[in-house]
Amino acid sequence: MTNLPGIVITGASGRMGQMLIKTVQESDKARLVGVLERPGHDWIGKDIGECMGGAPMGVAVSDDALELFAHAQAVIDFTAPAATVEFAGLAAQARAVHVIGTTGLSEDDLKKINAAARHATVVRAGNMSLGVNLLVQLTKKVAAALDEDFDIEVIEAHHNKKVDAPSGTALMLGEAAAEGRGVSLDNVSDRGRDGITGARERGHIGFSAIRGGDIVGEHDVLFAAPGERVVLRHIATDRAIFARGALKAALWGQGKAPGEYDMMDVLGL
Ligand SMILES: NC(=O)C1=CN([C@@H]2O[C@H](COP(=O)(O)OP(=O)(O)OC[C@H]3O[C@@H](n4cnc5c(N)ncnc54)[C@H](OP(=O)(O)O)[C@@H]3O)[C@@H](O)[C@H]2O)C=CC1
Ligand SMILES: O=C(O)C1=N[C@H](C(=O)O)C[C@H](O)C1
Repeated sequence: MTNLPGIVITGASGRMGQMLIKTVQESDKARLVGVLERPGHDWIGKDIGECMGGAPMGVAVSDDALELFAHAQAVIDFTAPAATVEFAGLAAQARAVHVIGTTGLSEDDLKKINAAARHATVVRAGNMSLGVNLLVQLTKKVAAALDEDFDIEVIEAHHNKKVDAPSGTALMLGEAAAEGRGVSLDNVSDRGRDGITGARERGHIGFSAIRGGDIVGEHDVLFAAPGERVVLRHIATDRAIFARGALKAALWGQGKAPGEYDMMDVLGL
């Protein structure tokens, strides 16, 4: 039992934080060894199970990231860009596998994470579900098979608390479509259309974001041509799919050489 990899969950009070804690606690392949929240958070020092409204889990919420990471084999981190960049440095120092689900990371954030990955194993993906990672592969294939008569649009919908757009998943799908077409997404991306935009440019890849209610996450990749449309769709109805993927990544990362990996590596897709 004690030989099982010890996992720390950051952002313990968050939507994904709580789902991850439940997933690790219920797993027979890993141990929950720590949960982290910001200094000053109401939950610090209290049992995480009780904070989440259930039975005690015997793990108190801490605000000391380095101390927790030093006693863990993996850190699963679904928080916010500033926190994730900080945790990347600390996880590398502690030589713990860092599984990053946080989205909305800037180019500068990605460079810092990449630097940390010189010393530690990092698995990062904008979506950790099996279904979405399969959809990414399908998108690449369909985009390679269809010519520019097919306009590509990525349409996503999420709950009203989401702070970044387009979603990390939408960007993964856009990248896959661009790769399938043999172009760089930076050169063909259409984001935030508003007002007199002019007609759609041939070959461009458009993004639209819907925000409302408690939508867990929905993504369509639309290929629209004169006379026909192809739609690839993924609908998430339960955050458990992301948590299961993240735990799989944390276990897969044990003993891997330092570097940056993604869910394609983990899932062997
Ligand atoms: N890759 C994937 O498969 C998925 C990725 N996500 C991504 O995960 C992230 C979190 O989503 P979600 O759980 O819905 O968001 P929440 O807002 O519910 O949770 C975020 C958590 O991170 C904590 N946090 C934020 N900033 C800091 C900081 N600087 N230091 C310490 N803790 C911090 C928050 O604490 P506080 O409340 O005190 O700010 C909160 O507990 C988002 O980027 C989202 O897009 C979500 C689902 C799946
Ligand atoms: O914030 C969310 O909720 C989600 N974020 C990820 C994203 O940005 O794609 C993954 C999932 O869609 C849920």
